[in-house]
Amino acid sequence: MIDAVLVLSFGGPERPEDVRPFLENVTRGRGIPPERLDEVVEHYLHFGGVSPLNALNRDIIARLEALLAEEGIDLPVYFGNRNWHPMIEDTVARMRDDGIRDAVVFATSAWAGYSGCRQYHEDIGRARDAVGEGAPHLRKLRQYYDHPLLIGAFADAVEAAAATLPPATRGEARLVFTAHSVPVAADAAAGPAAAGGRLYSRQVAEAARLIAERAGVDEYDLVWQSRSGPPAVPWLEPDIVDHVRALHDRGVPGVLVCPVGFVSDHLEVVWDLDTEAADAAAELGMDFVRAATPGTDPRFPQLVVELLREIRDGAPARRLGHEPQLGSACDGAVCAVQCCVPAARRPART
Ligand SMILES: CC1=C(CCC(=O)O)c2cc3nc(cc4[nH]c(cc5[nH]c(cc1n2)c(C)c5CCC(=O)O)c(CCC(=O)O)c4C)C(CCC(=O)O)=C3C
Ligand SMILES: [Fe+2]
Repeated sequence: MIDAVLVLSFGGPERPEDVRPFLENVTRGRGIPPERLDEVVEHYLHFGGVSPLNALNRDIIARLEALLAEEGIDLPVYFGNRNWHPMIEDTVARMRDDGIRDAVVFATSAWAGYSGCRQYHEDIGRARDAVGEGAPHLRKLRQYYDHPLLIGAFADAVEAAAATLPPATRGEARLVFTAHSVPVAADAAAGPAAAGGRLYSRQVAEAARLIAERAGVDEYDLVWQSRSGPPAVPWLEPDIVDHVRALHDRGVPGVLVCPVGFVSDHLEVVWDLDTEAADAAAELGMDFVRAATPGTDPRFPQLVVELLREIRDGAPARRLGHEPQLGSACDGAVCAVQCCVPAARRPART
């Protein structure tokens, strides 16, 4: 019997002195060059050392609690993160102390892939190990990249943003979807080996197509953002800022960016898009607007409740796309054999 919901997210610092330790948690053992970290520290300090992410997640949780109450579903909602407080280990200990036995876990990433899916299973397993005796069972809810409630929220946000472009050039502005870049090798390993790989970028591409379709836009691009890692390691490209310049070279007068890869306006959205990409567009004299992320839309807590009902009541899984979609497993188990294997653990090729 399901007795709680755990909202599991990435975590972000909420004061300047927490920025470094947070970034050390994020990048431990991930081979991110120190120069890149110094740069990212500056991005956070630009916003007073406060990531918007935790507050946005608390807001999602408040609206989820209200919706559960409205629907007569009597379940407490907990909040835990991978990289910053409240840390998942502490939250799961508290759940055990509260007598929770069997919770579902909603992760704030819609996607397949190591960062967006498998690493959340690892977080769950690590937290249960840390708590030990009496740790609740934790079942992660599935990937939801093509759920009609998510696609609908994004599509309406695209239409709302388009309406703010100057009427004279609105029709010529380019719709550009962007998601977090990952190493090409990580994308190649995303999904179960049997599904043919690249499941992260395939799901992102499918979501972009579904959103464009619903927003009535025929032509669009899909690009990537926020790459880290050493320059010699290939990551998914092109980058959003380079792409804005390329569009300008082709005579495109404006750009409408939809951050399809993100649930909330966290630091990558407010820095890499609203600051860097917007500044690049302004310098080139291009119009720039950004569609809202779906986390603040009333459909977002509804989505969580629907995913919960799939597990609790056997409700049908609503989806619009066709790519393989996994993500649900218990107590830190992987979704499938060889699913989203992290680069460091793949056997070296000879
Ligand atoms: C696919 C993906 C998502 C989307 C899915 C999901 O939402 O889970 C995502 C989300 C996020 N990424 C975030 C922050 C960071 N990501 C980093 C580094 C990395 N991200 C990666 C991928 C992703 N990241 C990867 C492959 C790395 C390289 C290191 C590694 O292999 O793990 C770094 C290190 C510094 C840097 O180099 O940027 C930071 C600070 C925040 C919080 C922002 C805030 O505080 O508001 C959020 C929501
Ligand atoms: Fe990231």
